[in-house]
Amino acid sequence: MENRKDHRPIISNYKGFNFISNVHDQKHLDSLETFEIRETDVFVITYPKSDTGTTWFQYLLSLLYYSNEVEGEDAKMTIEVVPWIEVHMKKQDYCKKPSPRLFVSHLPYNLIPNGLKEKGKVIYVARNPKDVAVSFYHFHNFSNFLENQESFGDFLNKFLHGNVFGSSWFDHIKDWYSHKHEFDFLYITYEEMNKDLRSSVLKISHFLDKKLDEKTIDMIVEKGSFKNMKNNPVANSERLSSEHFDRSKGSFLRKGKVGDWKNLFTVAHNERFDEFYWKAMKDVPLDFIWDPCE
Ligand SMILES: Nc1ncnc2c1ncn2[C@@H]1O[C@H](COP(=O)(O)OS(=O)(=O)O)[C@@H](OP(=O)(O)O)[C@H]1O
Repeated sequence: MENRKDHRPIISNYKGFNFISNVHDQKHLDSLETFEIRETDVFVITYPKSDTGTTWFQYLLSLLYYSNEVEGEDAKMTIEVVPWIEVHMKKQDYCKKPSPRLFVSHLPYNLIPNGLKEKGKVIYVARNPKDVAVSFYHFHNFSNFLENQESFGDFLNKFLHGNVFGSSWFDHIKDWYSHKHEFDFLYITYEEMNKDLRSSVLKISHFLDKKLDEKTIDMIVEKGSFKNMKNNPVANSERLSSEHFDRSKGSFLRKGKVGDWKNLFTVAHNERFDEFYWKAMKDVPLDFIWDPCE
């Protein structure tokens, strides 16, 4: 990953999807269509900032499969254990990675390796898009490889129209959800994980055919809490090179709340959002929790 001072455009479109020029490399993206999938591969797919997706699931999957590697003095960062498939990490050859291989990804349905329809498992993590927009807005100002955003209103317009990294939240979820039957697929939301992490860990481990004893479940739930992850350098991504982030402006684990959008949305933002949302999602059988009291 290079710093954005190299003057390339920040966003570049590849086959209809917006990537980050300094982070995603076209040759690597080209190789993904035919990337060979194994039976034991697990892919966690999210739109950016839906997290779990990423930061949360990277840690949960690390604990589920490779807890020794993320503990102790030589602990690896979770990004090394559960990398983004679409990011070419220089020291890693994903083809040679031992099984089971775990990946996170923001890729849209049409760019995912073809072989995943035959083998492997997919977990799609969704989050209510008002909280996604707010988290994403803060992330733009925190990271040095995305454009700073002055006004939330302007950012919201870009988000609604898909003029951001990750393109349209609406297209991402609709495409994945409408093709879910093509995969061994689990759909889970940020909100349900936030409300009841224990039940979510059980749901995830059941889907992954992992039998866990009570002690292990307790350990994962305890370590995977927002508070513990925020203070854990292995899980909070703070070891990632500081030139890529302005630590005075935020962190990966920012608030970790459901309903934070209410602190930033004006009534006008909310009306604009709702109108857009209901048009785009009218035929989609998905509900979101927008408020922690729901
Ligand atoms: N353990 C835990 N509990 C609750 N919330 C958590 C947790 N881990 C990550 N998060 C929240 O997830 C948001 C970041 O999303 P991503 O990791 O997908 O971001 S990214 O796309 O990979 O940059 C970001 O949301 P916001 O706090 O709303 O910005 C993180 O705080």
